[in-house]
Amino acid sequence: MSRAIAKTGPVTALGAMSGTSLDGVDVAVVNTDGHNILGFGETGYRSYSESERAVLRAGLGKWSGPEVEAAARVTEAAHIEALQGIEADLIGFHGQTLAHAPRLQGTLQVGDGQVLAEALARPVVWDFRSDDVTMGGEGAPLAPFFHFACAKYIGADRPVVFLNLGGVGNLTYVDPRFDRPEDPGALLAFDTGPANAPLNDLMQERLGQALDKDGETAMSGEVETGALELFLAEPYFSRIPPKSLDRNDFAEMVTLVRELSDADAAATLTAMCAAGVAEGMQHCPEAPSRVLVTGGGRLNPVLMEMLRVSLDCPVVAIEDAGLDGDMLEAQAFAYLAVRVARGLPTSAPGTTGVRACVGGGVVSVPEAQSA
Ligand SMILES: Nc1ncnc2c1ncn2[C@@H]1O[C@H](COP(=O)(O)OP(=O)(O)OP(=O)(O)O)[C@@H](O)[C@H]1O
Ligand SMILES: CC(=O)N[C@H]1[C@@H]2OC[C@@H](O2)[C@@H](O)[C@@H]1O[C@H](C)C(=O)O
Repeated sequence: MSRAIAKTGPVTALGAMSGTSLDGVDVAVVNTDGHNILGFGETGYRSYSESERAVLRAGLGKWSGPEVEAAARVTEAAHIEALQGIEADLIGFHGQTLAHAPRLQGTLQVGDGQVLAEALARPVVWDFRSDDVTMGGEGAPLAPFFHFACAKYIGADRPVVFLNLGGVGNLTYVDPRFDRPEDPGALLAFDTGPANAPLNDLMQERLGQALDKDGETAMSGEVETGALELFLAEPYFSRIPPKSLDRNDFAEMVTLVRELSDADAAATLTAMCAAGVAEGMQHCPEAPSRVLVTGGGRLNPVLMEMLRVSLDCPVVAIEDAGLDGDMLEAQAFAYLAVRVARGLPTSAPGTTGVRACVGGGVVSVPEAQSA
């Protein structure tokens, strides 16, 4: 059976994302023609074992060498397990980001798409970020073109913000009155600052817990405003977007809360995430009708309340709009895979700062089907 990707009409794409929090691999099916979302399908999750996570952690911040190779092999094996058995015409494989410094060394997502194509006997689209960086872009965030399609799918008729709070935070302002995501003014996107990564690191270091579940530690704490002000003085916040971050760019912020109690430190790191978002929101061309929060941070009631207090518009979990906040990034890379396969752009000057719209990505087909 030929697995060539049809040039027009809807296809079933399967996306896979392994995010900065290193918890596991999310997979999700999207039915799309590369422009409109026609529907969502099966989803799945495959968590990393402690030993796999340690291998990935050892690779963070490195660009080459044995740790990077080991992280790549773990990434490939976990993704093959997560993806096998799910029907789809093609796969969008983001890989695991180990390092991101677009203006210096570039951006590195490990895992070889050709290995996945052979193992899963399906075309695999991967290496989504490199071409954007080569063309002067940040290489991130890339979900914004998918957010544009989501805004149309949910029938938004006024500007809306998609706010992803994973390890790092990123924000997409979508104006759905434009026809296409590449139209100037349709999208503005950037990373807002650290989201859960510093809080996770603090919880691990002090209490041996992976996260501040449901904000329970932060809930009883007081925000230390001096530390918050020092944080907001970071030059990143005065940079005009588009702009992006590496997971560990703000790793030293844990030192700002070193002297504080566990509860106060957790409350202050949570407030830093919310404050980064509030700073970012000032760049929106007009006030959005609402902020749709996706990613694990939407499950933290302390963080959600801080956002509601500091933003001048409704802040809701993305489920309020009928979308799946656990799967949005995996769905994004399914959607983007179809765009890449069809030669459509995946980023624009407003989303990554790239010089002109670019459709990055590499398409790998299984050897047996390439003849
Ligand atoms: N119930 C909860 N209470 C508080 N925080 C939570 C909860 N569930 C998840 N989180 C936070 O969300 C994080 C996971 O978010 P998510 O899966 O969106 O991250 P990611 O996709 O790996 O990151 P990124 O989007 O930066 O690549 C967890 O590490 C934790 O900090
Ligand atoms: C380099 C990289 O992997 N960046 C991720 C990371 O995680 C969140 C934020 O930082 C965002 O810029 C991006 O991921 C999402 C999926 C994106 O590209 O839209």
